[in-house]
This record gives sequence, structure tokens and C-alpha cells, in this order.
Amino acid sequence: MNLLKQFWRLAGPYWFNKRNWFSWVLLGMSIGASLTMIEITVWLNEWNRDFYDALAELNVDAIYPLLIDFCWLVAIIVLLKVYADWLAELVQIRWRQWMTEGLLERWFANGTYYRMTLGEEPDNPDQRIAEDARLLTSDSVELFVGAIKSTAVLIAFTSVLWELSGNLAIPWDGEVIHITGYLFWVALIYAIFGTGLTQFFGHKLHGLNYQQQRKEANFRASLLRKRDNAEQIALFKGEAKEQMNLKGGFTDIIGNWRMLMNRRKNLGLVVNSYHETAKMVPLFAGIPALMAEVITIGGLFQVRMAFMKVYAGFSWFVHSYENLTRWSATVVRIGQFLEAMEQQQPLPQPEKDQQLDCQQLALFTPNGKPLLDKVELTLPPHSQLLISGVSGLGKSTLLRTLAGIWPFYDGEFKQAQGHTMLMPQKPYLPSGSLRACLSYPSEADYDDQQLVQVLHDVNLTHLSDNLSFECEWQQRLSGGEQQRLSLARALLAKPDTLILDEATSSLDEASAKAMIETLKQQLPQTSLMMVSHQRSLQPLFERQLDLGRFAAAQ
Ligand SMILES: Nc1ncnc2c1ncn2[C@@H]1O[C@H](COP(=O)(O)OP(=O)(O)OP(=O)(O)O)[C@@H](O)[C@H]1O
Repeated sequence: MNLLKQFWRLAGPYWFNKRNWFSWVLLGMSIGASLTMIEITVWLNEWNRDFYDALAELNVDAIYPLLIDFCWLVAIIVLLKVYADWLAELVQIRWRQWMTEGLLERWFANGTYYRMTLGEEPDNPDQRIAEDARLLTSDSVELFVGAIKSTAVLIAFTSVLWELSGNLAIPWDGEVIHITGYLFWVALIYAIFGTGLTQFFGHKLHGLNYQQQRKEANFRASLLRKRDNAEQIALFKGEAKEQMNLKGGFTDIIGNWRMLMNRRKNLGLVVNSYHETAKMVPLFAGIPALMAEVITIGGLFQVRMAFMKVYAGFSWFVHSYENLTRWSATVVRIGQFLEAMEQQQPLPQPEKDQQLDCQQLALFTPNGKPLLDKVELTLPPHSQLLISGVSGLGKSTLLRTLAGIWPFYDGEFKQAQGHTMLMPQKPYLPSGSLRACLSYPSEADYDDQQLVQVLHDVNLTHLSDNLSFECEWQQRLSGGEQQRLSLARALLAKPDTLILDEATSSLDEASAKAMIETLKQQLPQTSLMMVSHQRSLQPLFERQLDLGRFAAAQ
């Protein structure tokens, strides 16, 4: 029940949104095609009787027209089946697009994606957004359409089977018991028996599937981390260690996979025996009717097909069991992800004032450890402030707070009006063209002349011809070049307040000094706050502040 409620929370907003009416139309058309196909299968069932009767009588004149009918029936069934699937896939991709976009919007709203990294984050959000959303939408549509089809098959063939079964007379204790539609009852009892067995042998699959998805995602994520840190690993000659760790992760996958395999094997033994036996059950069960000459040989084959259909309708649960366990695991995973996103408090929205100003500010780590206490500082417009302090004191945390992304603080602070930009020590350079990298994240259309000029200003003139060149800039450029590129961004964006967190640490002292001088010269209206351990920068700042005096008592 809980699972259905969770699913309803995920699916309801899409399926009960008027704007998605066309998906209902597509789904209706897909189901319509499937139902028509079932109707034609009922005709095929009658064809079965006529064909086998004609064969039994060696009636060649009847056989050839029946073969032509067969071709027609099969052609229509094939067309209906292909289009029913195609339409269902169209529904899946529309729903998946909506779900993926919705998850992305929520993940990025109010800095949720960042806040989640500061606490107990559900594992692998990438997998939940990409893989789980795909599985959830495709499995849901498949299972839903499958359930409707099974019900329709059940309804269509129940009457056929009921009629064919006639009235079975069983002598019992000197009397005769009459069972109407006995083949239908056989199919029902057989299906109930199969469902019970399937649940008994398969109920552990849900947990194992959940674990499998998690372990596979962990493995993929650690492979990606190796790629991102390839240079470090090569320098440390860490290949053996990395391989060992990866193999360890993969052994985990194999361990779970083996358990999953064994469970599936047990379930497979049950489901396949159940299915194979089902093919003969109607023949054996139909023998009394054949003996009593209630049905002909053709009728027996008709019984067999009708029985198989009714049995398949009843056995939807048995045949969909594996998909259901995978589906339930994805419902839980996306449900958890949504819940975790909803529980995140939005990032604080600091007030704005004439100048950046904080009074009596106390900062903490996410688990509540105090870092700094009673911090007092101001940054008057167009001024410069250099901040220093020992490593681990909380300098970066203070800058994150002032930039508005660190929520663990007490007290109040005000940001300066206008645009505030924070440049960290290790800049993020998105892959793509150098032009896009320079203007990130702005959509502003800087002309090439401006871009070439800022590259020249930060001493990256040699990259001027590469504005349209696309590559992984983070891997291609040296640490110092990356920092220069990041400062070139500031020159383009012209923020009102620029906060630099050791943003010149990879440059030699002379280059770092030249860079800060360029910033001051090119951005005279910008207030500048910087954390740095580079002594040569001290003379360039009007004021300096040693944060050590605000260190919190531990
Ligand atoms: N997300 C986090 N979760 C837990 N602890 C954190 C987190 N971010 C920072 N800290 C801790 O807070 C303390 C201060 O970190 P911060 O990066 O602000 O120091 P810093 O003064 O800038 O150091 P450095 O000069 O070495 O860069 C450190 O002990 C760090 O481990």
C-alpha cells in the first residue's frame, strides 16, 4: 500500500495535469490497439477450431481458404502489436522527459543539489535522475498496459472457455455433481496456485534488486572519479590500488548478483514449470468433454488456446513478477530522492545593504562544530580587504557564508547590493568551447574582441585563437592557467563585489600580484575581498584582517 502511495505521489502530478492530455490520447490509442488485437485473437481462436476440424476430416477444400484467413489475421495482429508498442513508447518518453525535467528543476532549486552534499545525501543522485526515472516510466507504462491487456484477455476468453467447458458431471458418493464452466475454474485455481508459489519464491527479489541498482551506480560513479582524477592517479602510480578498489566494488556487485541469480533461478524453476505444465493442463482437463463427445478434436485445440489465454490473464502477476520487483525498487529510490529534496531547507537569502557587513556572526560545520565566533567585518564600496588565518580555521566557510551558500551560521549579515561573485581556489571549468567557459554561467554574448582582450589581460594571449575550440579545459589547462581563466571571467562579468578564495594560489607571487593589480585597475567599482596566504599581495589591499581572533573555543 505504501508503495502504491509513493507511486501515486510520483505519477499523479503528471497524469492529472491538463497539459498532458495528449499522453492520455496516446495511451488510449495504444490500449485500443491492444484490445483490438485481443478481439482478433478471439477470431483466431475460432479459426483454430475450424482448421483442426478440417484437418481431422482431411477436408482440403476448407483448409486453403482457412490458410488465407490466417494470413490476414496474422498481418493485422502484427500491425496492431507493433503500433501498440510504438505508441506506448511514445508515452514513456513524454512522461520520462517531464519527470527528468521536474527532478532537475527541484534538484537545482534553492541550491538543493548543494545542500544535499552537506548532509546525509541519498546515494547517486545521477542514477536516480537518469536511470531510475527511465525505468520507472517505462516499467509503469508496460505494467499498466500489460495489466489492462490481461484483464481484457481474461474477459474475452472467459466466455469462450465457459461455453466450451459445458457442464461436467462428476459422480460423487452415489450422486452426480455438476460443475458449470469447469475449465474456467481449473484455470483460476491453477493461477492462484502459481501466484502463491511465485510470491513465496520471489519476495526477496525486491530488496536484492534495490541493492543491485545501488551497487551498480556506486561502481559507475567510482569509475567516473578515476577518469576525473586520472592525472593524480598516474602521478602517484596508484593504478594497482585503484584497480584493487574497483575490483572490490565489482566483487560487491557480483556477490549481490549471485544472490539475485539464485533467487531468479528458483523463481524461474517455478514460473517455467508452471508455464510448461499450463500447456498440457487444458488438454488433460478437456479429455472428459472429448470423451463425452461434447467437443471435437478442433474444439479441444480451441479449448487449449482459450484456456492458455484465461490462464495468462490470471497469471499477469506471475509473469510480471520480476518487472514488478524492479519497478518497486525504482519507485522507492525516486521516492526517497524526492523526499530528501523536500526536506532540504532553502539556502538563506541574505539581506542586501549599501555594503557587505556582518556583526556577531558565528559559523559551524554541518555537524554543528563551531568554527568562528562573533565575526565582525565590513567591506565598504570599492574597498579591498585581505583575510588571513591558519589552515582549517574557517576562512573558506566564511566566504561561502558571505556569498550566500553556507546555511550553518548564527547571527546576521548583509550582502552588498548588486552582483556578488565568488572565485574558489579550484575553479570549475565546464567542458565546451573556451568562449562558453569564459562567459560561464552567463548567457551574455560577449564579442570576440572583448574575450581576446580579457585573455590578454590575464596573460593567456596564447589561447586567443582557441575561442571556438571545445575540450575538457579543466584537464587541459595548468592549475595557474585555470585560475587566470577564472579571473578573466570576473573581468568580463564586472561584479559589484568580488570574493576571491585563494584564487591566485597556483601563481607565482609576481604573477599573483600582477593579477590583483589588473583586477583593481580594470574593476575600479568592484569591492574586493580576498583570502590569501601570499605575502606579496598585502600591500595591494587597503585593509587586512586576521580571522584568528574570531576562532571559536573548541
Ligand atoms: N562540508 C563540510 N562538512 C564537514 N566539515 C567541513 C565541511 N566544510 C568544511 N568543513 C570543516 O570546516 C573546517 C574549516 O574549513 P575551511 O575550508 O573553511 O578552512 P580554511 O580556513 O579555508 O582552511 P584552508 O586555509 O586550509 O583552506 C575544516 O575543519 C573543514 O574540515
